[in-house]
Amino acid sequence: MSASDTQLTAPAPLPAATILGYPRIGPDRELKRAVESYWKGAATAADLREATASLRQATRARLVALGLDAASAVPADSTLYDQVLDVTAALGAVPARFRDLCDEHGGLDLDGYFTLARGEGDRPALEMTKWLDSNYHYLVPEIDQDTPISYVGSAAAGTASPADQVRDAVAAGTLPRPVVVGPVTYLLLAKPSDDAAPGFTPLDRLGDVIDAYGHLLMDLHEAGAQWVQLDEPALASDSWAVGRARVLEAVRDAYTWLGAVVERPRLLVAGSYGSLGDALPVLGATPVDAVGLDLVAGGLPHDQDLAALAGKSVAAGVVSGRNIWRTDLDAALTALERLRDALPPGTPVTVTTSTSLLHVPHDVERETALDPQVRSWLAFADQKVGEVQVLARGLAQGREAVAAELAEDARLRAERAAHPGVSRPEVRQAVAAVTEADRTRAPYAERQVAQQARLGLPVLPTTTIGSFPQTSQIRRARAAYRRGELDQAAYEEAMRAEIASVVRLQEEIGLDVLVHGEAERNDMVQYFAELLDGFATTEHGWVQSYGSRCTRPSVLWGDVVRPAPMTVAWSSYAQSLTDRPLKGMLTGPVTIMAWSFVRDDVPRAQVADQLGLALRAEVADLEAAGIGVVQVDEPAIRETLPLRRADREEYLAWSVGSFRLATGGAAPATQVHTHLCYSEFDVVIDAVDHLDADVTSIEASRSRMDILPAVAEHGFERQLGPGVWDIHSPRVPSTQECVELLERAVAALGAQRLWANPDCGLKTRGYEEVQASLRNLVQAAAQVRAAEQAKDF
Ligand SMILES: Nc1nc2c(c(=O)[nH]1)N[C@@H](CNc1ccc(C(=O)N[C@@H](CCC(=O)N[C@@H](CCC(=O)N[C@@H](CCC(=O)O)C(=O)O)C(=O)O)C(=O)O)cc1)CN2
Ligand code: MET
Ligand SMILES: [Zn+2]
Repeated sequence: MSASDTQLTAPAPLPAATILGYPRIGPDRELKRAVESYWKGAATAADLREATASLRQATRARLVALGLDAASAVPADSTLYDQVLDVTAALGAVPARFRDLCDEHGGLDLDGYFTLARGEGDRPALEMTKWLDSNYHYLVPEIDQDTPISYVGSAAAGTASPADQVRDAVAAGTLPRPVVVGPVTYLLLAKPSDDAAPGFTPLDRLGDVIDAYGHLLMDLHEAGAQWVQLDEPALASDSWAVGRARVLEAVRDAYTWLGAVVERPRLLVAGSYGSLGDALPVLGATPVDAVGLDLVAGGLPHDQDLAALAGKSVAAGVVSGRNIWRTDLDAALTALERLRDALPPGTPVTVTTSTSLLHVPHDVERETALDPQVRSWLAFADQKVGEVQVLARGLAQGREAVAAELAEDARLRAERAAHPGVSRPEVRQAVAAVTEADRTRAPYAERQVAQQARLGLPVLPTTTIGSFPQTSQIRRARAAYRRGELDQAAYEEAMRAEIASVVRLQEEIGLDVLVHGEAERNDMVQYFAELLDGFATTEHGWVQSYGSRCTRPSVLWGDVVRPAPMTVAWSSYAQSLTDRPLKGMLTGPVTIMAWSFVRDDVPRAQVADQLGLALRAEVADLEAAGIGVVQVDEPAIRETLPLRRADREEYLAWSVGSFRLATGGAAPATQVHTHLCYSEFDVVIDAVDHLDADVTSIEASRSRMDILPAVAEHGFERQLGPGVWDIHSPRVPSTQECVELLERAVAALGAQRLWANPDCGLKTRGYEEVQASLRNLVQAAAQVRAAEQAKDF
């Protein structure tokens, strides 16, 4: 099929089954390998273009082979780094510090594009923040009154624009449906640049953005696209600073205008990550052609809102894009039937996913090491592509047409419920026996005295957040161990050698509280999942976290039991090498849940407390082994905060409660730390206060300590380690920079309860930067400490 053929025929309706998006990383992390070799200089731009074009081709072929309609059911949603950055590039909305990288039309070439993503020299990258309530990170647009905004599209050379993706695909025989972040979400996810006028909000630029999207639609039309999907997940949140009324007005304006573009593909506006709520009737009154509903995270909309969708199609997201459980086919069909009954008669319903499948791995069939029974309960992206088609058939032809699939699903569901690991009476009883006292430590004042007597730390103590560089040597050793080429004793010896060198380095640099460096951990969550009962881990289940970085989320399918201590041998080995306090390092219950695929058959509060109890036992074992400082990381506590305010209180109650359960057994003289990052700390400050940790380290260097006055105002009274080194960038901060940040922190909070530390762990950094930066950090702390002590005399 060529582009001109498709323009001659009438536009086809939205196919009966589709997905909102597909993993972009490739089944064997082809994208990661291609971009990382380009960054290293081992591949040329042409190599990269060829590798990504062939990945896109393979993806389309796979989706067609799995049964999706070659006309408009296959999404074109590939990106070299991030879909929000792609819009920034397509609009030429480049922050001032990068503008010299643009050509005369505002287009970025390949290197310019990556420079926005990764920074360069003294040019910091765009900020990374969590996408909705997920562990995917997008690059935050920076917009002000003067930001250039116009459609540069394909002029953004080298970074296959949506229209280029369509052209490539059409030439190869598929007509995909381009997927682009919608204009309202784009601006809601943006932040005002440093040059923004007082009172400016990115949404003030909606007119320009709509105009640019109008040109984007025309370009897509010209490329032959019959449908385009504009994603508007931001509408699921009611917490944007501009207020809901302004958001709804933006939706009305954007889609009234875009609907009026004459030469455009049909428009599918997809809500996801929750319900559209009152944005649904607003969209219903615009000339868009189809609306996507997330029926997994959101419920069925009100009848009167559905009645207002006359003349449109509806894409019903009944297959979760967020988890890996098989869809309950019976329940999904019921939801689809009720939806169809509530819609104006004859409204076409397309069966789809609740979000893009970017959050789930490719194919569960490849997980041959997984317990076959557990595997049979799971659906990764490719299996979900099958599910939307089964459901579409069931909806169109009636349940009899899919009777075999319904019966098989019911059988597997019953088998899962009956599995002995799914419900372990001793675990349920232990959770039921938890009391408020278990979640409560001695008063902070008493703890503080006991800890100071034990640890004898100076003012402004220095520490790190836990991990040291995960060198390729460490990863190679682990890969060899996994393949059986290195035996357990040799692997453990290699890790101990690494730990010894990390301890020596910290002593030499002069840090006050040391860490063992986490060399033995493949990931801060997967490591624990591999040691706890109730989890399964995958071999190939990679999911993009940001850019080229991936994780393999574990599957939490059963009741959680800790068969044996998980970290004690490593931590006590490290402690045996030094007289300085060594910090034990655990990942907290909320973060273990957030970064795993969590069972959907019991309330999350139950799972959190099971994890809390397992970690509580680990804390006790660390204490018994003589470890006096224990850090329990909760970087995800902000990320999974519900998007709707009304749901937050309940979430915070169980999440904070599970952390307190994990740490509540610690003796007064044991110093409990916690760590948060990517966090917009101010939003959760009250909850963090309730965690009742003795010391909290947070990310603060990029925002130059801006949040500390809010911390002071809140009355947060325990110790705080605001990061003074942005570890997301390879830049080495100078001593002077660290001094300035520490002085700002001292001015806001006083020196007595401050720590000096980096923003986050050092696993993605190299040793050269780490050594230089830590020396500067320790030196800066010494200077500020001396200045404070001089004041006292
Ligand atoms: N789960 C999770 N979410 C998180 C974070 C986190 O640490 N964990 N941190 C924040 C930022 N996100 C991040 C996510 C991933 C990585 C990261 O570094 N990922 C690594 C993989 C880490 C890993 O699983 N490593 C394994 C497997 C490594 C690997 O790829 N091995 C090679 C072979 C090894 C070699 O020869 O080099 C292979 O299997 O092919 C190990 O060390 O054992 C990567 O993409 O490269 C960093 C930050 C927020 N969310
Ligand atoms: N202890 C962990 C580390 O240093 C905390 C990371 S938070 C994403 O890597
Ligand atoms: Zn962190």
